[in-house]
Amino acid sequence: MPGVLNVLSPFSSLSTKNVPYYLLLVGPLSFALILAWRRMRSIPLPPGPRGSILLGAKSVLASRKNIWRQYAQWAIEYGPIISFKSNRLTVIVLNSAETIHDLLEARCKIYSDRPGTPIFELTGQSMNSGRISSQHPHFPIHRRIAHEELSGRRMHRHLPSIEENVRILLRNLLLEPRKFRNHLHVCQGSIIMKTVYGYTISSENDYFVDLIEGYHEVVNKTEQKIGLYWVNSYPILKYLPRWMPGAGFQTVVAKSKAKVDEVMSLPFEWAKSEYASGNAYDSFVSSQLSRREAAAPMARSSTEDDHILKNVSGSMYIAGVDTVGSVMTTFVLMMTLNPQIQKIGQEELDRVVGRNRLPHITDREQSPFADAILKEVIRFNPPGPLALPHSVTQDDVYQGMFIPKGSRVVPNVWAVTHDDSVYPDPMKFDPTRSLSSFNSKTIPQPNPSKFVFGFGRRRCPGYELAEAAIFLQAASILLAFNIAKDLDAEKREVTPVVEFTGNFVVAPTDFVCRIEPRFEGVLELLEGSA
Ligand code: HEM
Repeated sequence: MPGVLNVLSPFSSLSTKNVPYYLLLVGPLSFALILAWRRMRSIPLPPGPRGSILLGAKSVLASRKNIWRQYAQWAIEYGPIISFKSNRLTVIVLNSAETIHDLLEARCKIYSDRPGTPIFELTGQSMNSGRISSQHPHFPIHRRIAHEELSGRRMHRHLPSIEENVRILLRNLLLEPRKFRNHLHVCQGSIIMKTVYGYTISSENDYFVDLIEGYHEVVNKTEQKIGLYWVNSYPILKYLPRWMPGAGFQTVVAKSKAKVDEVMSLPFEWAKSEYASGNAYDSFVSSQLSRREAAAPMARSSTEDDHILKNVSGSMYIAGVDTVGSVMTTFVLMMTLNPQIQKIGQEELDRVVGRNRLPHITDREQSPFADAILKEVIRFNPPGPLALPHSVTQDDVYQGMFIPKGSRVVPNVWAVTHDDSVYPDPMKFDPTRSLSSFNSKTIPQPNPSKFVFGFGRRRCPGYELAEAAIFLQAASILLAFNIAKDLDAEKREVTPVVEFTGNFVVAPTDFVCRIEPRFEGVLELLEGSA
């Protein structure tokens, strides 16, 4: 019989004597694991509206407009942490500073992934810094590079070029004030292109700007339609050939992919050739190339190194232009609607800066009111009201609620910056919130930057650059211009409506205002600061 058994099974000749002792543990261990897993699965999900089909449709509908308000509304009914199903995915929405801190910061080790979205993989966008999985070996390298280039003293080397772009912005506002929105957008693009590639934008019809704006449009369109692509819920569909009915997304994919490849490569190759020529601006890319050369002088640049640097640098325009643009447009809207607040800010800058130069970053500390206006702008309209979704890499339990691995975890930043227990009367634009000196009886309310730039290992790496660029632009505009309501044909004031639009990044809907120089000699001031 032993012989027969040997033929039937390779393990049959093993007696328990020969089995390594740890193999004996496999059975009980798997059993214990299964029990633990089943126990975890029996823990309830966070409360929330139920019914995946209903909600799937509901969330798509709601996502068209102000879904963050809808989530905040549900939080009143269900509590600060809510869950629902959307297209087979569990969505967990965190509506309070506490839940966001407890999960995205205190447990950032497991809450720093991004939800895998097949449409982004197919269009070549999944290796962007904002989308790359926290499990990917390139992720820590992305974070390190961005940190090296955009924070602390290293960021300060870009201040002169930001100031130069601010001066151009003010000149444009002086010449064509009605096109203020366009000027603000061009200014953000110029700042990023210089910082990242060392490239100076020469005109509105600049080749690289057109290229990147085209890409920008592609990304925005994909994001807007994300819930409508079935391939995101059923990844198997990615194998459908283009000619099959229902494979319309494949055409979008092919076009987008070509655009993404182009936009990642061309400015990067330009920056590399500038570096090779020996007279490149100390940009994000050239600085990294030089570090690489210093670390291994004889090494030829590897394709992988280039791939990483290309993806990190290519992520910055998408991440940094609309966000800062949104803050600046909201600033103009708020100044149009709040002349008294504007006046206090202007008088402070007259005292601190005077009228013979434009503000520098060192003036920020001496200008608490101007700084408080900007804090209130980002609290009032956080450019990313839902930041970017995180994803959790293992099953978790929080306050007796089950959070399944792979859930999409959405921090509702808008709900936090409009929580009336933290920011009383949240719909009021009131810069004195952050100033104890203005109301000695109250403790200053928390700095909204803590929430607006994201959380844990995914916190925005560009926030120092963003805050510097915002201060320099806003303080210079306050110093040089008056912003006021426009007048209609009968000379009556036109009050803009406070409304915001957008998907991931929101900005005020179109509005008009008057932007006029505050004193004679503004043009000379701009020339003088050149
Ligand atoms: C007011 C301006 C800005 C705001 C409000 C903002 C906000 C954010 C937020 C909420 C996130 C997601 C954080 C998270 O998932 O927890 C983010 C990510 C990111 N931001 Fe910003 N940002 C701004 C400007 C910038 C600028 C100027 C740059 C670059 C120069 C930049 C680069 C990035 C990058 C690369 C990421 C992805 C980080 C990652 O996923 O690891 N941002 N930002």
